[in-house]
Amino acid sequence: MEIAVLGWGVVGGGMIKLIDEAKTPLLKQLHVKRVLIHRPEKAVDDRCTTDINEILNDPEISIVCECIGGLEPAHEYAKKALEKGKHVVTANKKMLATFASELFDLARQKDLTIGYEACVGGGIPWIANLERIKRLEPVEAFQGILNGTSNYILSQMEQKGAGFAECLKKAQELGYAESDPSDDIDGHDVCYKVVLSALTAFDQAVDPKEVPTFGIRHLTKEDFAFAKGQGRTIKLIGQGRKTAEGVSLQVLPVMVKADSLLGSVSLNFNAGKTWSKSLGPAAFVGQGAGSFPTAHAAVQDLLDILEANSPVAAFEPAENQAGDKQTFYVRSQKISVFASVTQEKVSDDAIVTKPLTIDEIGQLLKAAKDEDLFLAGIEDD
Ligand SMILES: NC(=O)C1=CN([C@@H]2O[C@H](COP(=O)(O)OP(=O)(O)OC[C@H]3O[C@@H](n4cnc5c(N)ncnc54)[C@H](OP(=O)(O)O)[C@@H]3O)[C@@H](O)[C@H]2O)C=CC1
Ligand SMILES: N[C@@H](CC=O)C(=O)O
Repeated sequence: MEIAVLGWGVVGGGMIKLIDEAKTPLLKQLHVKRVLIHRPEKAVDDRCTTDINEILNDPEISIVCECIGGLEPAHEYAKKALEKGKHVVTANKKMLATFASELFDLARQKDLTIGYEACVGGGIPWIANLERIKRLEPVEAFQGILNGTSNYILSQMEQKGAGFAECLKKAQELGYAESDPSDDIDGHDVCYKVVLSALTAFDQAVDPKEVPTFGIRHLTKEDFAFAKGQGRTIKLIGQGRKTAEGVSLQVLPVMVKADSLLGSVSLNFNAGKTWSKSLGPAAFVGQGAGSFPTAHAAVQDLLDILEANSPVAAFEPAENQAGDKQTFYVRSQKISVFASVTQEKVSDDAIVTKPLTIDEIGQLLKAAKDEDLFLAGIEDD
């Protein structure tokens, strides 16, 4: 399947690398035919073009991946791609949240897909999981840390006592921040993500301008000191809830318990929680920003489109391979059976073994014939 990538930046570049490297048979079926750039001097190879029409008018290109960012011309290109019968995959939550109704209506009319997993939560399969829950029962609510840049700033300020400006600069260097980082620190980026999450979870399209949105721009070390005194830390949280009347969305810094799931998410990581009746609370954690995590999510969207048009993959028979050697804790009334592999004696009936394969320890367990034996692997430090 031939695809085009618009923008060879942090996310577009990550996608191109993952697809060019093609580490799985499925991925080998994707090919980046064209890459749209806007500065000719930045052409990396002969796939690069500065002319969007070369992409839009190419009947071989089935999917356009929009990784330019911003509202225009990203919106114009996504719309034209759909009009030309091409699926669209995008990482651009600002554009998609702003033009959601128009673009999804167009995609529906044309029986095309808009893949937007990369728009929310970076590499976390967040949209996919909202969809999976929703096909079984209503999603009642969601809540999460959905911006890598602000979480990076907050966790570095708290853990290292670093200053706001230096943390933001570092997040920009690491490729986490938006081209205008105000969107990250003023909460707008989370707002777009909350709108797209609500659209997925609740089938309701809220105008981003309607969502109460507060950011972390004015946060100081004193605020952290207060939170710490309460056993809390500060996280920028986006949330959505289905109500009797419709939906309720908001973006706000929250003082969460320091030892809670959200309280312990640091650096560029994001975490999203969902609530639904039979599943109850569920949580999804992973890198929320950065080239390869985000590219991973966008390429997953491409593969979903590809697989929808492919036969189910055949399985190859395979034998299970012994894993790496590891040390084991063994407690047994027949502990003498383990004498030759003992690294440390714990008690009269318990030892820690030397590094062994799982098959080697399995042989000894058989030899011991002790039904009450307890075995545990010991995780490396
Ligand atoms: N970075 C991240 O971790 C994540 C980013 N996103 C989203 O992905 C999108 C892209 O972000 P990111 O990759 O970080 O941004 P970058 O700035 O790294 O990449 C954008 C690229 O698009 C190019 N570009 C800009 N305008 C045009 C145009 N008119 N025609 C062709 N190329 C153009 C830029 O070129 P030049 O540099 O020469 O101007 C740049 O190479 C954004 O919507 C962002 O919100 C989503 C999740 C995570
Ligand atoms: N700027 C965003 C990029 C990913 O969506 C962030 O920091 O989360």
